[in-house]
Amino acid sequence: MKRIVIWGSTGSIGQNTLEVIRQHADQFEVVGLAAGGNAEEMIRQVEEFRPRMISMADEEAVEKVKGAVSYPVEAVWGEEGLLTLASLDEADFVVSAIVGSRGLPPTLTAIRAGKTIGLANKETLVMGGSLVMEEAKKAGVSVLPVDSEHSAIFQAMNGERADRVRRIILTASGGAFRDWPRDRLATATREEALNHPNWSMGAKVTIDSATMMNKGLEVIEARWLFDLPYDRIDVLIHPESIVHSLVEYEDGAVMAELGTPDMKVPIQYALTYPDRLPLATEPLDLAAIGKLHFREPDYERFPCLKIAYTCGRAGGTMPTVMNAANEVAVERFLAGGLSFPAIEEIIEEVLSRHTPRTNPRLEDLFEADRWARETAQHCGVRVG
Ligand SMILES: NC(=O)C1=CN([C@@H]2O[C@H](COP(=O)(O)OP(=O)(O)OC[C@H]3O[C@@H](n4cnc5c(N)ncnc54)[C@H](OP(=O)(O)O)[C@@H]3O)[C@@H](O)[C@H]2O)C=CC1
Ligand SMILES: CC(=O)[C@@H](O)[C@H](O)COP(=O)(O)O
Ligand SMILES: [Mn+2]
Repeated sequence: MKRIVIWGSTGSIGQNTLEVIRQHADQFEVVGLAAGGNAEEMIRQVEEFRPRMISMADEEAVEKVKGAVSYPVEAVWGEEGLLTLASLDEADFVVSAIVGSRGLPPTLTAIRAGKTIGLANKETLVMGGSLVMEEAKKAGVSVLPVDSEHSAIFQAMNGERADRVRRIILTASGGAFRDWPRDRLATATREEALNHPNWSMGAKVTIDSATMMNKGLEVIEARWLFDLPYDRIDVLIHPESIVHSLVEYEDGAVMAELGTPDMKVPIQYALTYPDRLPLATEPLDLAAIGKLHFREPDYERFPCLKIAYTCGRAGGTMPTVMNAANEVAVERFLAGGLSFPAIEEIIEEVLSRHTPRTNPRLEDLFEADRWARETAQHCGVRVG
């Protein structure tokens, strides 16, 4: 029996994780759950999965859950609460499915406490990939990918020697605006940007997909998960999201993982690795699909992807600052205060004002993150 903690249990990845666990109640036990403010959903989850401990973003939300459930669940809150849950004695495995750079501190705590990490929260590796992988190596802990592309690469590399990989190719749907001309993007609304062609996901990652910053974050995530240089990490537009990513070996052989878009597959693979279990999913019918399409990304229409490669290659505090500026810009766009192209303008503006640090310590990353957030909040740009 694997004992699981989920951070972000009320969100898209969190709920998919609980569905996987529901299908394999004999294999997995939920011992801890964390969420932000959605007390109603947390109450339902606590009643069904009966974790020993929960954490919510604030005291009010946690009191609401405590007051409504039928047993005395241990309840903590805030950043401290997440850290407590990260080192829960009973837990073997943590699924990190919260959004944004707040995922970094509890991930480091969980690694130091010896928990296996199932990582959906890509911002953790963008902000602190070097330190996270170093800590994981030191603690002898596995950081297993949940992100669909990275899971595909992980599956395609299983059993193969990593030094035989010529390059990896991350596929990208292209997002909501993949066929829009650049000058039309200024008219893009929040609702249009949230209309992902293939995946149903939380708001932040869906907007990241529309700017293609999501693929940029994933390039940096892949650099750390697979320890590959950026010139061996490529991106390919694949509008159907059926081929989830590919690995090209030095003899020219290309391995890929395919399937209908369903996050339960990579989530379950992380939970069961190195084993597999059955899963109720829609089978892939390639004959019915008939054709799959691929093309090069357009770095002029979607500059965020190019920005991410540049920041990734620069290293130091640059990816941290890029990520924080992006988080704030996306929040501002979702709140209705910005045009869609203003997201990339804010990121560029914040990066241009940053004095980068090389070999940053954890405190330097937190300081860079704090500075970038503050700066991005106050960047003056075109209003939507
Ligand atoms: N959705 C997907 O298919 C994919 C997502 N990812 C990545 O996974 C991560 C999660 O994405 P997704 O599930 O879509 O996001 P959602 O927005 O759907 O869910 C976010 C979760 O984080 C919780 N949360 C928010 N604030 C806090 C806080 N302060 N403390 C604890 N929990 C908090 C939310 O709780 P509440 O709702 O209660 O406020 C919610 O449970 C992101 O990094 C994303 O990039 C990667 C690949 C695919
Ligand atoms: C499902 C998943 O892994 C998302 O990160 C997905 O990759 C988003 O789609 P894009 O390919 O449009 O970024
Ligand atoms: Mn992905």
